[in-house]
Amino acid sequence: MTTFLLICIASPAALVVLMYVIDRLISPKKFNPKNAHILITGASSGIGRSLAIEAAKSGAHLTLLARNEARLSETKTMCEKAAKSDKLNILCVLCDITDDYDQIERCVEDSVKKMGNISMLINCAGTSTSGRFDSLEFSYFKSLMDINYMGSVKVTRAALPSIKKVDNGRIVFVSSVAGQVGLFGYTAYSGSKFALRGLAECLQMELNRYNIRITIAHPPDTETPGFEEENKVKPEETRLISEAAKLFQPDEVAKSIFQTAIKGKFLQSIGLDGYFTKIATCGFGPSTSILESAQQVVLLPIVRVVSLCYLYYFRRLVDRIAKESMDKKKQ
Ligand SMILES: NC(=O)C1=CN([C@@H]2O[C@H](COP(=O)(O)OP(=O)(O)OC[C@H]3O[C@@H](n4cnc5c(N)ncnc54)[C@H](OP(=O)(O)O)[C@@H]3O)[C@@H](O)[C@H]2O)C=CC1
Ligand SMILES: CCCCCCCCCCCCCCCC(=O)[C@@H](N)CO
Repeated sequence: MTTFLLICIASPAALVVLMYVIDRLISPKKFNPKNAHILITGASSGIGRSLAIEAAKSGAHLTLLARNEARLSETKTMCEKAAKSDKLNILCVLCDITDDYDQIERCVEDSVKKMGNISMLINCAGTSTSGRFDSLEFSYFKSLMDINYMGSVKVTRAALPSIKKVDNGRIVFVSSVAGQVGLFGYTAYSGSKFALRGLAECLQMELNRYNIRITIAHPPDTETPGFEEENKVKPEETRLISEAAKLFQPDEVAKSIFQTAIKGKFLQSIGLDGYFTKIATCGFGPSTSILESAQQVVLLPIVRVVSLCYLYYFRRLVDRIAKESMDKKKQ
């Protein structure tokens, strides 16, 4: 009886230890940020700015790309203060990622000429708007796609020849929780963020042979200037649904994204909700760790039950607001 109990306890534990050891052996080689050249788009504000500071702390040389010159040089000063050495090179590039491809290619080539090959590209520039589908103008759907999706496509295409030349390169796409889960009010935004996930999955399959690892980041609501802007027009339903998850600070989100990219993991998440959402939406994406895949296999059914509870709660919430506004109209 005791032997049986012992086997019952010891064998799963042994399995986990074995998986952990195999994981360590086969997981992607860590990225060494020290003296690497990292290009960050959207570095003039919010999460992109925090990512730049995080990268500067780790000793990387930086290209900071955005449109606003004053805010970009503010980030540059912050990076210089955060860096441990004064030998870091930081280049600010003024570029609108919705411009023609030739223009963007020139910006990226200029950065490579001055700073050397790009070892890590972080596509963080982006924007968001929410609203009911039938009240959003078509121009929003187009502009979110142009900035969030096409912008990342163009910068990545321009940087790829350079990234292919380094060993163990990285490309990061900043999507959103709204790029994993479709929520009330985000028809235009989610379209552009889900699109990044598709791009990332395809691109990883193409770039494996160059030893380039892709990370797709799915941050939740984060307190940034962009978030403040978004809140000005947010429907009540969207606001209440979003409150089901915690509001994060850009620094903690940036740390998590940067560490995930260093490890070469495909999926990034933050917080317990983020972890559940990551498992619930792992789909057909590449596996970067046996341990992580094992968690998906074991937890998927349980997490689906949790997600159904959330969906039920969100549906009740939307119905309640619809009823309240009907009642108001009647009065
Ligand atoms: N904050 C949040 O709650 C969440 C944000 N995200 C995503 O994270 C990313 C950063 O968001 P956040 O920090 O909140 O946003 P901010 O609005 O604070 O910053 C956006 C950055 O993108 C740059 N940018 C915007 N449009 C362009 C353009 N056409 N060309 C070049 N650069 C551009 C801006 O620079 P400039 O204006 O100088 O050009 C700025 O640096 C976005 O992709 C967003 O969708 C994801 C989940 C949650
Ligand atoms: C098992 C499943 C658990 C599910 C939990 C789901 C919680 C939903 C919270 C939604 C948060 C909305 C994020 C959008 C952030 C964003 O991209 C904008 N703020 C951009 O500015």
